[in-house]
Amino acid sequence: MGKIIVQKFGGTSVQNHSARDLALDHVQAAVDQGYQVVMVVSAMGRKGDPYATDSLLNLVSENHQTQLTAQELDQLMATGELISMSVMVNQARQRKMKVAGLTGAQAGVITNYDYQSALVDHVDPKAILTAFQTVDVVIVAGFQGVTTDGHVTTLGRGGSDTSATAIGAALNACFVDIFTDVNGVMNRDPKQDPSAQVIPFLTYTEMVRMAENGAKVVHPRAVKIAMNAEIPFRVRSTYRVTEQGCTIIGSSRLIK
Ligand SMILES: Nc1ncnc2c1ncn2[C@@H]1O[C@H](COP(=O)(O)OP(=O)(O)O)[C@@H](O)[C@H]1O
Ligand SMILES: N[C@@H](CC(=O)OP(=O)(O)O)C(=O)O
Repeated sequence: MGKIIVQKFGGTSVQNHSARDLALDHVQAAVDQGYQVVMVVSAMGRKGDPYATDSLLNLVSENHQTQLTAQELDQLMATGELISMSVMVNQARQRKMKVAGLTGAQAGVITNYDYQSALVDHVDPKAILTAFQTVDVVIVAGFQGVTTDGHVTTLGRGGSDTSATAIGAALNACFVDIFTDVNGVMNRDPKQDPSAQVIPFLTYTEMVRMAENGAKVVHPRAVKIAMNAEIPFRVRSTYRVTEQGCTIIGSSRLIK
């Protein structure tokens, strides 16, 4: 078994063919460096895009009311990432990449029953490791898991980050890369303040604090999982290949 890394791509990074090609360029670059890659994908696009999470929710809610149970709602919400995973597998194979695709359940993401905000209990990495015997890249539908008796769950909005670090922790990955539509974690939301600057290094604790205070670029649960497993992770731009992004590790003092 080679060195494993996890690369997660958010909704805007998989929203159309050209964005997905850039995402696959990052994955191919890692494969060329000798890594086996778990590629975690979110649903394609944002509100208004046909298969984005908010668009799926819109299909069954009127005035913010739905007739679906919490369990049924998670079955619907999880489909956005299933579509995204299948489309990505297809596009990767068009490029002759050796890939396999897995749902969250197939990837062994086991959760509790807290629908819409389920906690990951553990990840059983067996299926991913088996797939790596024949492929370089395993593409996993983010944001979702399964209860021990087979009910589909979702991990809370922005929860594909949690999929990525939980899978990274279970595989003892070398690191996890969260690819997104900004250049890294910044001192402020760049959409509110265009003069915001990338913070090159953060400790897990600093990142948890920022995420809990609303820096939605990474889900706080994802950071805590990485912290407990001591897996370094980076937040990087899908679009700006040369940007270093923000690295989140144990102690900023270790970095010169
Ligand atoms: N401190 C911050 N640093 C970087 N981005 C931030 C911060 N606070 C909020 N954001 C917002 O987070 C967004 C990225 O998160 P998200 O929309 O969930 O992306 P993705 O679809 O890649 O998961 C950015 O577009 C940015 O507007
Ligand atoms: N698609 C889900 C999960 C997710 O993590 O999305 P993104 O990576 O695009 O924030 C959501 O919109 O909440």
